[in-house]
Amino acid sequence: MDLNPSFLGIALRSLLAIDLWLSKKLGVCAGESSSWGSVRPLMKLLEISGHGIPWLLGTLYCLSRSDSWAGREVLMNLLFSLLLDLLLVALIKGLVRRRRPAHNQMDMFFTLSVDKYSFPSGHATRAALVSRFILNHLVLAIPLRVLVVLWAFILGLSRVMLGRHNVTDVAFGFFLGYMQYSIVDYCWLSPHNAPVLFVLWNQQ
Ligand SMILES: CC(C)=CCC/C(C)=C/COP(=O)(O)O
Repeated sequence: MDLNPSFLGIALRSLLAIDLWLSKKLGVCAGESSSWGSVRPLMKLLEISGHGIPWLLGTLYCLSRSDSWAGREVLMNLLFSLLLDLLLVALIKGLVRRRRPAHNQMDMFFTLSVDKYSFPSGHATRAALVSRFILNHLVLAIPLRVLVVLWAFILGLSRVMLGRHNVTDVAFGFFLGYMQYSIVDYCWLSPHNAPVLFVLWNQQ
């Protein structure tokens, strides 16, 4: 037993305790009988809106229908972002191995084996990544831009309300997704730096 815990140790343990307490308090849709159990179906709909499968399939579909080079370039980078996100989240979940909150019901739509772990929230990383991507690459009117940010925020909140995650899983997920966009922006794929990808796609 550590009889002389460092200041950092105490701070981390306190943060963890606050995290668990707050996450339990906010998990108001964790079950049908929870205090906000009646809005659980709505939260599960939100869950699907941030799931990897609809985003991957939607991007592939749009890519197959796109008839402009500019559109194809953006969609190719969105596909790359989504795959990078899945990889990084799976890697961190596998390394950290933090269990989902005890009050979570494991009734999620299509999960991978690492999804039994909760840190970081894959929905939160995707929400931050995709919304930053959309805001930077689609010309949208202000109300739609606000809607995109709101969607990301509510999706993150819904993860805690559903009992899927602790608050820190979602907070770190937002941070990671935000940073992932910076990586994607830095490594932006174009017909100049990745001609093979674009030629291959063009031949399909
Ligand atoms: C199978 C594919 C393509 C994606 C898995 C998406 C998923 C289930 C992520 C887990 O999200 P949370 O960590 O927020 O619970």
